[in-house]
Amino acid sequence: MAAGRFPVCGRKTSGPTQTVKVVVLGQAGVGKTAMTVRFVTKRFIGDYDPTLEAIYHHRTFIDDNPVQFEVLDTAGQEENSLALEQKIRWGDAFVIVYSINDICSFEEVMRIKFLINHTKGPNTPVTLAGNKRDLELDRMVARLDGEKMADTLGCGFSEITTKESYIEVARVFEGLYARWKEQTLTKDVRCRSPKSSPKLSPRPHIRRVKNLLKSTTTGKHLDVPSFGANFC
Ligand SMILES: Nc1nc2c(ncn2[C@@H]2O[C@H](COP(=O)(O)OP(=O)(O)OP(=O)(O)O)[C@@H](O)[C@H]2O)c(=O)[nH]1
Repeated sequence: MAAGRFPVCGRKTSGPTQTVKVVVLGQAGVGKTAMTVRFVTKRFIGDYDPTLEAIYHHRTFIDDNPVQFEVLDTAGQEENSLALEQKIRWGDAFVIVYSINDICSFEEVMRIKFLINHTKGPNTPVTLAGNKRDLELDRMVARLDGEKMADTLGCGFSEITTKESYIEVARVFEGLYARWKEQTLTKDVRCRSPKSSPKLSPRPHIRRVKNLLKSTTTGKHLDVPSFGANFC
């Protein structure tokens, strides 16, 4: 059995599978593909075709609930905003990746977040990931600046090294899932509450993921040669 693949049968689950569509965004070369593949397969693979754009399917368990991640790994975002908006429209939740040794990739974060706000609204679940933490000697973006940026933009934040840590990568997706779930439940509560009622039900508590290493990976991989044809 390949690393990271576990049998699903016999596992106690509560509730139906939830599907969350995640779009991974960021400047070219920051490690979007490496991070996505790490999450899905637990492996770090050094180099990828930079033009490849793909959706990865990854089934896992979070707090014993089955979750299906559909992760769109985009090519670098040096393209025009319209093409980017089209991809953003597809997603429910977003990871914006920059590289801690590349200040330009950090400056790109604001533009991408602005586009997400514009396309999906300001309360869309987003997390910021400062990748390549292992390249400390080449650091150009202080951790504190990453944290401040995330605070300003209302995103989650973590610094990660895709190269050296699967757990750090998994936590990016765990955290994003928690944000997405919170948003979804909040929306549901708002929809169900009659306008005349002054009080909303208390927001359900979102528990942290206990152990994503227990996750189940299907790792099905679908190459997408032309984005427009698949996501409109
Ligand atoms: N040192 C180090 N290198 C990394 C890390 N993550 C990715 N890389 C390397 O960074 C380079 C770019 O990684 P990709 O995953 O292709 O980057 P990308 O953002 O998908 O690039 P595009 O497809 O061009 O948009 C590769 O050589 C990776 O091996 C990391 O955490 N540390």
